[in-house]
Amino acid sequence: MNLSMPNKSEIISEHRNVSIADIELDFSLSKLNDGKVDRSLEEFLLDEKFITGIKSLFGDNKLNLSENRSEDHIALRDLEENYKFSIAEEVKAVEVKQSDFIKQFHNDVDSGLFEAVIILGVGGSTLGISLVAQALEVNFDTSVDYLVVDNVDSFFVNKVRKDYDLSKCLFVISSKTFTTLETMTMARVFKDELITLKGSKSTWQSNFIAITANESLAQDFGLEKKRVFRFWDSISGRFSIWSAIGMPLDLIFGSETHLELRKGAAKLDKEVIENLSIENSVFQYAYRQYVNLKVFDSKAEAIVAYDSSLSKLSDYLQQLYMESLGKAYTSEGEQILQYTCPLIFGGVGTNDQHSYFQLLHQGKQVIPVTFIEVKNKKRDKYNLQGVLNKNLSAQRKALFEGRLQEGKPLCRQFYGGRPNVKLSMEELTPFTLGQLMAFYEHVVFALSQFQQVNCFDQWGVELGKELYKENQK
Ligand SMILES: O=P(O)(O)OC[C@H]1O[C@H](O)[C@H](O)[C@@H](O)[C@@H]1O
Repeated sequence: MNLSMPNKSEIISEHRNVSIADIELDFSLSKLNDGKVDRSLEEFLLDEKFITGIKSLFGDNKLNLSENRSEDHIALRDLEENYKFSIAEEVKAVEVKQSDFIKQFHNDVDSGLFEAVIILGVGGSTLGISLVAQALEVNFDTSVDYLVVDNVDSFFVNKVRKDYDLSKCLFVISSKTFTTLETMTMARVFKDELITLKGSKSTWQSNFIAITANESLAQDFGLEKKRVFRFWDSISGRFSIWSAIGMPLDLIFGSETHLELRKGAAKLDKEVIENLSIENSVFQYAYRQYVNLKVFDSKAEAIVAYDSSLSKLSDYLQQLYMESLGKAYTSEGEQILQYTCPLIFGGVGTNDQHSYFQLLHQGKQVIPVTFIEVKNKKRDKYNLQGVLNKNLSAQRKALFEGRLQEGKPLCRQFYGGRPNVKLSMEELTPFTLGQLMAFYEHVVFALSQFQQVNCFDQWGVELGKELYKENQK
């Protein structure tokens, strides 16, 4: 039996620890350029096209060529007004309108008029809310209960009926287009439920608001202008948590908590744009994923958080990566022959160690892993995070170093050579969570710029919607 470790020669592991804002990265067990990759990170950074692409995100731009739109999500968290966006004044006006509503809502909660926020939406209009709300709900104060309804399913109707007094629910229709089948079907269902309950067609409105880029359709639905909150066409769904789509966070946690999230993202933005060099950790992380794709042919990447607060992170990242990068053509219309995006999956450690990790350790395919560690000493009376993080370290070592055992059968041989990265944060707070979300947004954008892919359209998803409509005729 040959006990040599097959992939080891390909690995150049750099013992490097880098950081950006409050995020630390340990790349010591990851693979890097072994000479076969088309371009080095240094070469990308010397390329005017790449640098211009990154800079253009921080101001008015025409990044979304296929839809002839700019992409302005950075403007929504530009709290210090560092960049120049033409929508900046409109953003401020919308925030004032939101803030008036939020204050009134909290008064209504205090006086017992409302007990829950029910968010109706799907994809980018709810994945961010689900991630943040789940991440913060245990350790941060909430003023009301919440439920995310993200499918056409009687399960949700029955759940709302079972858990809440319908007349004390605020239904938030979160939909950029206000045409999404799932969202609009459920909005109509709950509107009907309220009309039946209240016995009057006019009173249902006080239980609804809408967040949309299509204000006229929201008014056609029956909502007054003052109950419709705007976001812009130039904000793509998967980057929209920073727009009014994030407003349910103000309703659930209060505006201070939500503001911290935005401040965290803004801090990350600043550090990205002020360091357009090889030392930039976002580019380093993205470049490793680029190398995984181009050289090591990795079809998938796992992102596993060793903190149950982050149990929705992989769902969120799945859309962010795969809807943004799952395209085999450049924004200029040229074909790309290699993979442009790994299949992103993951969940929570240690749970996942008892599930698909077997394949990560001994499967034929090599799947790079990012381990997310939250040190979390403050709120951890029994040092449970310590147990989680020791597991995390053991898994990293097992994947990378493996273990060869003379005289034992093949099933007991672990060849190692499986690359992984550790991303750590001291504490999970709204501020660091905002950083984490912005970190991954910038990683995905950098990957799009390495490959000249339009990060902001999703024509494949649109086709499904068109075919549904054709079948309806
Ligand atoms: O906000 P909506 O218009 O309802 O869209 C919700 C989601 O629907 C689509 O399927 C898109 O692919 C997503 O990017 C979007 O976030």
